[in-house]
Amino acid sequence: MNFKDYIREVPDFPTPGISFKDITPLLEDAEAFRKAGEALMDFVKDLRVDKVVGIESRGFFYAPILAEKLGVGFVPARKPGKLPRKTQRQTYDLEYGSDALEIHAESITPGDRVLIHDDVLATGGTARAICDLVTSLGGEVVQCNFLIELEFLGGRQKLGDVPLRALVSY
Ligand SMILES: O=P(O)(O)OC[C@H]1O[C@H](OP(=O)(O)OP(=O)(O)O)[C@H](O)[C@@H]1O
Ligand SMILES: Nc1ncnc2[nH]cnc12
Repeated sequence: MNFKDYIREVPDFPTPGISFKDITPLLEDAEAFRKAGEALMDFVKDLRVDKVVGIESRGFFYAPILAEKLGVGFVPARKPGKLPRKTQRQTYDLEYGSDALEIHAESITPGDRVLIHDDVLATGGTARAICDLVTSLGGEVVQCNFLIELEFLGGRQKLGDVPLRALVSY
């Protein structure tokens, strides 16, 4: 299946000059939705993983599915002020702005082998921030896993040695 057939490119969203990759057609098509999940799972099936961290909000579509299939827990990384207990926070820059993410500090046990999932790797600021959060809590990032990599933005370089897999690239 060519997953790009299910990703709509929307010019000038959310700001002028950005070509937004809209994955909702893929989510809306039952077969494409399932096959993309299976393909993401192929990237991780031979890894030993203790937790899957998914990034709000578009990382929440597949991260819990991967966690369920791997038989491990799902940890949400959320925008600031949403998680009620003690959190660890990291700010970062985006292709269109800046933001911050938090995870519950207790969600990662030192030594945990952590899979990170998000829909898009763009500049890599978000993924770098989550890698730093996980490692600051004693976890080890075993893979950063994406539906889409925007290669021309060079996000991969920001992740250093962390193994990175993406289903489609632009
Ligand atoms: O590699 P980067 O330049 O950091 O960009 C990638 C991030 O940008 C988008 O999230 P956004 O902040 O738009 O939030 P959303 O998932 O809630 O729509 C996307 O879902 C990634 O999380
Ligand atoms: N161009 C883009 N399309 C969709 N999500 C994004 N997140 C950051 N850049 C993006």
